[in-house]
Amino acid sequence: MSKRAVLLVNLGSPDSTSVPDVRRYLNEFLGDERVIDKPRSKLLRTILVNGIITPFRSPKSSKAYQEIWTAEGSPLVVTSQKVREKLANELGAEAPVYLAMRYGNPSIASVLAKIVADGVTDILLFPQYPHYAMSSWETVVVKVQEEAARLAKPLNVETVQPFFEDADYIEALYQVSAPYLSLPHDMLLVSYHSIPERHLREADSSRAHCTVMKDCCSTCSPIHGTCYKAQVLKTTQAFVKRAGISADKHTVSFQSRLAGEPWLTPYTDYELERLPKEGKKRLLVMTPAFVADCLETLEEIAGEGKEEFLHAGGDWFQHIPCLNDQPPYIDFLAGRVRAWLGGRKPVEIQAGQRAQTLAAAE
Ligand SMILES: C=CC1=C(C)c2cc3[nH]c(cc4nc(cc5[nH]c(cc1n2)c(C)c5CCC(=O)O)C(CCC(=O)O)=C4C)c(C)c3C=C
Ligand SMILES: [Fe+2]
Ligand SMILES: [Fe+2]
Repeated sequence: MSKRAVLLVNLGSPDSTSVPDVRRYLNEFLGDERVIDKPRSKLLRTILVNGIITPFRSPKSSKAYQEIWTAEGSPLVVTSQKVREKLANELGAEAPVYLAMRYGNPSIASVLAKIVADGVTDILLFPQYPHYAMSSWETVVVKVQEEAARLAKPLNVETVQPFFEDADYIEALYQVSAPYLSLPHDMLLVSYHSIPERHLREADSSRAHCTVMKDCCSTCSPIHGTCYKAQVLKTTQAFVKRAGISADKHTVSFQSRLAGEPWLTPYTDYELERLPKEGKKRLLVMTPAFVADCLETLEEIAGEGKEEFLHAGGDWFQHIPCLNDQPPYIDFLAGRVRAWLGGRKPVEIQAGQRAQTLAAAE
């Protein structure tokens, strides 16, 4: 007898804002070879991450987490738990819903163990990322496959694809944003998490398209199945079309970069300085790469970003909250799950295909 269930996976947060907990979390997160992938040697990467990056970063990150932490815990984790509960209520007896985090707790291994102990034979893995990036969507998919292979009992895993231009997702974004879009503003800044530019080229199995061809992201190419930049631009286009926002009223930028190499541009902090100088004094900011509000949206955008913008001469700044546990997002998730329960196969990108292609090329 088969028994089906849903597994939501998001990024995860430290267990607390203490420096040791933040450091443990950052060691796990940045120790992931799909997040910090250079140098190639695992030993050198461990020295770089555990010996240099996290000792310096943890105290700063701990302070940032203190700014957003609530009595219930990390906003990302707490909101994800609420999403799980609401989706489970919506689905009722149709399918149980589980939640795991790629880093920190509850870990993917512990939740998969519970899933099989509950007699589940088939899961729909729903990475909580609208866009493909090897450092977000792919690492979740690979980790679940690795941990599922270690289980004593077989578990069949099917995976929801990045949903960056799914009409229901765009509609959910629109429904949640609409009350803010009606506020008087000069510009909508659509800010996405940045990634190293190099990751675009590494995800391009042709090695001849991403950042190599002129206007690569605006051409139609199968490579865009694994192109983060092309996908975020498609989300933006679909959203502004749905919301009726003209080209001169919105702009895209990329936030949260590490030093050392070029990341996707334009950088959000530069845009926050530039816009008031060009007379865009009233600014709305939305962050569709994140389905739940988290450190990146609450501290970096709604906190620091607002201060930067006002300091640069802006008059008014409003961050549009993420989808969080709002009904339109729960409806979107439920719709995708019901399609699967009804027999539709989520077409799978071969996770790990990029890594295998690279290994073969070496
Ligand atoms: C939305 C998708 C995300 C991608 C792609 C992504 C890539 C990426 N991130 C880092 C480094 C850090 N990210 C941090 C926080 C963070 N990142 C995402 C999402 C993506 N990251 C989220 C949702 C969060 C917030 C987590 C939370 O607990 O609220 C952090 C930690 C905070 C800090 O110290 O600044 C780091 C570090 C890299 C290097 C990367 C791609 C290579
Ligand atoms: Fe990140
Ligand atoms: Fe591209």
